[in-house]
Amino acid sequence: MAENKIIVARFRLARCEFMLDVDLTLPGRGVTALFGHSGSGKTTLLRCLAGLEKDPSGFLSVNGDCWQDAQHCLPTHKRPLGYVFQEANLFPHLTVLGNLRYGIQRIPSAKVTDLTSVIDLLGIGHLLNRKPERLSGGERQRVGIARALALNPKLLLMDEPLSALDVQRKNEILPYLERLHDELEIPVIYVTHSPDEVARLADYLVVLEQGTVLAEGGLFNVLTRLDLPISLGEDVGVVLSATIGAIDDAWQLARLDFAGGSLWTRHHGFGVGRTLRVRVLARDVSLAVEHPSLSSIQNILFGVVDAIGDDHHEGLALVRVCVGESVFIARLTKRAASELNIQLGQSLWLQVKSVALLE
Ligand SMILES: Nc1ncnc2c1ncn2[C@@H]1O[C@H](COP(=O)(O)OP(=O)(O)OP(=O)(O)O)[C@@H](O)[C@H]1O
Repeated sequence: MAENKIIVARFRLARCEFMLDVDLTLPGRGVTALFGHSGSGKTTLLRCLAGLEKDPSGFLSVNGDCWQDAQHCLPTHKRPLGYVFQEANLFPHLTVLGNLRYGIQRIPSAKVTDLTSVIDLLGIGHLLNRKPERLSGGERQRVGIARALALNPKLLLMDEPLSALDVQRKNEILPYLERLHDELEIPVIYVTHSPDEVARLADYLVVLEQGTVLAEGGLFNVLTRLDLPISLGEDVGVVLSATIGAIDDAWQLARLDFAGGSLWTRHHGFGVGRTLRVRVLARDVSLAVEHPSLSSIQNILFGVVDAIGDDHHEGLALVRVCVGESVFIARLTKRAASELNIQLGQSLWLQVKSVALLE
């Protein structure tokens, strides 16, 4: 990571039966997801970053600015951060615009960002004169995010911003979060329980367990570790970066080219050249020692086994396979792994049943 464009966070915070003990160096731009079971300490860590939890021995610097060390600790209201909660908590008596302006009026104008760009980014221009009671849950959350960004923060903290929304509202708001991911220059720390949100939004992933860091690293690397899938359960899988390489109009299929191969999927209307994230779940990948020439599954890739691990279910195994520079994980029964005599270094064929495009 470039010098200074990082967040360094060290906290040791003891509570009755819980201890947060983390020493993290996170990217200074992009989305870092804090992921872990309930009670693993995600919100506590976010509150430490915001200065809402006091750890006198803590240390925090954000892109070269020291917010906390042994000598001083910036109080929360002096930290240039935005905090987005599960519910937006807008002022009910103010319009959307009034809510956006409320925080701004309280800080020197020099620090305020251009409201128009924030309104555009979150797509709320048509809602400015409405009161919160006339907004859907997803719209309220978009206004809450815009309000946090209006203060031109140097760090955006988001604590499960989608968890109070139903699936339809989540799907409505996710494209806006993806835009934040692409367009914001500041780092975002994003707490979530959802593997789907991690796959869509995160660049960097921190997995917490009982207050400590179980794993951290770039999304693509952490997701392919076979010693962690317990945290992901049914959602074990990989995320690849792919480009639409061709469209087969006759069959309405699109070819996704990734480092090491390509996969065909249904055509979703994206043009050739568009780069997307692609998620392939381990349960959708099967293995064969010979080329399965007669199969309804048309995505067949050649790869080499580079790790074998246990799944959270005792009867299942996870096999990591390198396909060129990319990595896939297959989930199969231990009996199948034994009958196929799967070994490290073995060459074999992968059949990929399903691919999810994450945009
Ligand atoms: N004010 C408090 N006093 C004492 N213990 C607390 C307090 N707040 C939280 N805890 C404990 O600290 C631990 C971590 O809680 P935290 O809310 O950070 O977890 P989390 O990973 O965010 O959980 P969730 O996903 O359920 O929101 C839990 O064991 C919780 O019971």
